[in-house]
Amino acid sequence: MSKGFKVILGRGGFGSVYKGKLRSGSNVAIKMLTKSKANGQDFISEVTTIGRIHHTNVVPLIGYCVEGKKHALVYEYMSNGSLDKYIFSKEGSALLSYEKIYEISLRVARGIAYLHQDFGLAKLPPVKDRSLVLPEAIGTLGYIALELFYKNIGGVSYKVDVYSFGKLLMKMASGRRNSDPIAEHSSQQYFPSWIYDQFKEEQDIELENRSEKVKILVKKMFIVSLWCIQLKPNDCPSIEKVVEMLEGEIERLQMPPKPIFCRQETI
Ligand SMILES: Nc1ncnc2c1ncn2[C@@H]1O[C@H](COP(=O)(O)OP(=O)(O)OP(=O)(O)O)[C@@H](O)[C@H]1O
Repeated sequence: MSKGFKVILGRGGFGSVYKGKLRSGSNVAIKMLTKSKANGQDFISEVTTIGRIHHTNVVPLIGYCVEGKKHALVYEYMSNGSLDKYIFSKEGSALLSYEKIYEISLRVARGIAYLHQDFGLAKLPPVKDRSLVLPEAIGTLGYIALELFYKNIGGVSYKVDVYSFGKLLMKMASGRRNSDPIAEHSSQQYFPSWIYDQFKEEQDIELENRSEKVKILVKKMFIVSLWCIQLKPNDCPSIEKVVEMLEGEIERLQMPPKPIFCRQETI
């Protein structure tokens, strides 16, 4: 099925993902789980739950394999690959329009909302992420690995998903690094604070030659992302609220509290 695991599609926090082919001829993505602590039976019951997930914005699980301690998940193959190559400017890559990026962000939020509402599923970070060493805790845009703040991840795992979505949303709104002036600021020490100040001072972010509609979409994505990365659980919205804010009118969006900048040494 995996053709000897020759084609690697990528590596994630839970293991490597390989391209495979079913006897029917359809391509699949096989995620080989490393460090899977679950025994065969627990794994099968978890997979049975995941297998019931059907949502247009969630990659369908087709099946699983258990062989001794080896556990693998088989997903429908997504031929377009990862989102990053469409939103971050790389030489020769075709970038998506801001309208499309906004639409994708909304679909991602709807997918997470479905998982939270209908399945009570929130994503636990892979074990290695929960014991990150400090320098790795601050990403390129200066975000904090929220998991570090919450030892008992179970109680706040929904917020962790919203926080992660906020980071993604901010990257999506600012990701066209080589082509937009706002992107120059993404290398600043704490980009969320900078972008917050732009809006608070009612300065329009520089998006030259963009339509009013696009400017509004980008502003909306930034403000919603600033809500999502609020560290106080009470300030951080539910994912349903995030969907509502993304879909709603910009005039109805309030500014969140200024995101706290946590310097590396103070974590
Ligand atoms: N269904 C799929 N179809 C095509 N490529 C896939 C598929 N699933 C994963 N990949 C590729 O494998 C990479 C790793 O995926 P994986 O889901 O393991 O990790 P992730 O999305 O980076 O996050 P995490 O491990 O935190 O869930 C992806 O970035 C993508 O390039």
